[in-house]
Amino acid sequence: MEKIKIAVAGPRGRMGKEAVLLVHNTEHFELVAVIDRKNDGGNLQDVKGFENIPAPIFTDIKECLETVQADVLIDLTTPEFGMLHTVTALEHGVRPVVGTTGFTKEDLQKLQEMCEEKELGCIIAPNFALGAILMMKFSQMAAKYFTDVEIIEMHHDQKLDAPSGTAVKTAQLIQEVRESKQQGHPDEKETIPGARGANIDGMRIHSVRLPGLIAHQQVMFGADGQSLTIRHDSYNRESFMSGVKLAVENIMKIDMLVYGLENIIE
Ligand SMILES: NC(=O)C1=CN([C@@H]2O[C@H](COP(=O)(O)OP(=O)(O)OC[C@H]3O[C@@H](n4cnc5c(N)ncnc54)[C@H](OP(=O)(O)O)[C@@H]3O)[C@@H](O)[C@H]2O)C=CC1
Ligand SMILES: O=C(O)C1=N[C@H](C(=O)O)C[C@H](O)C1
Repeated sequence: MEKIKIAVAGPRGRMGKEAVLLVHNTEHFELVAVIDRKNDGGNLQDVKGFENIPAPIFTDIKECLETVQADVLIDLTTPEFGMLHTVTALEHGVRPVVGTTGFTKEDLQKLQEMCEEKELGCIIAPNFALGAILMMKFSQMAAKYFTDVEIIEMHHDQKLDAPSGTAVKTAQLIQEVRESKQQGHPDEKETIPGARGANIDGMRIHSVRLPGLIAHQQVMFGADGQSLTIRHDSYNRESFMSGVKLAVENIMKIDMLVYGLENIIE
């Protein structure tokens, strides 16, 4: 089997580090470059923690993709650079697998148009953990029957975006089946702004940030005399890697934008 040539953006990050290890340790994957805003022109094997993993380091994505031949770009950075990296990859015929969260509706629209025009696959996965995909799917199933729902996402305190990409995606999946409604009392007032959380179509999202947490979400449904809670916990970042592997393997077979791994998991 021919190896899939992969560039990883954000290799020193919490997720990027795991992704570099995944690529390095997977027989049919080959790490051809990393995109890092430090160590430009150097080699990854000279960076602490990556001693036996050779790969040229580039700061500029364009220079990277014009110098090395890559099939796939894995991006785990920030929304601003993630979008730049994704657009540049598509422009260079490289398929992006994006775990970076915080992309806007307009970003997704632009990427969808680019994928159609270039007939190239791009996967944007707000969550790569299989259990989180199931949590979202089960929540969508439950929302058909329970229209009152609040999403509580809980993450480590170094997370930059709120609400999490997973919470937004969960709300969007629920929105597809839930009868639109404004929840809570029609006259409710926040005496402290933000007390009721973010509002998507009347559903509320609450974001908790605490040291010690990794990535957790519970979706709470309420009805007369009963409640249903669907919860997922990631206790480490390895939990995301089987999803990253699946996305890289699948992206070679698709020619459009896929937003959410639930679209490629049977
Ligand atoms: N889809 C999923 O399943 C998951 C998604 N995520 C998402 O992945 C993203 C990264 O998360 P996490 O690893 O925790 O974050 P980190 O802050 O640990 O890592 C982000 C990395 O991106 C680097 N970076 C920032 N700007 C650039 C740039 N211009 N070029 C190259 N690298 C850059 C940072 O460099 P520096 O160190 O210099 O700041 C840092 O190393 C977030 O958006 C997060 O929400 C996280 C977990 C799971
Ligand atoms: O930043 C994180 O850590 C995570 N980000 C993703 C998100 O925003 O949903 C996925 C997971 O929750 C971990």
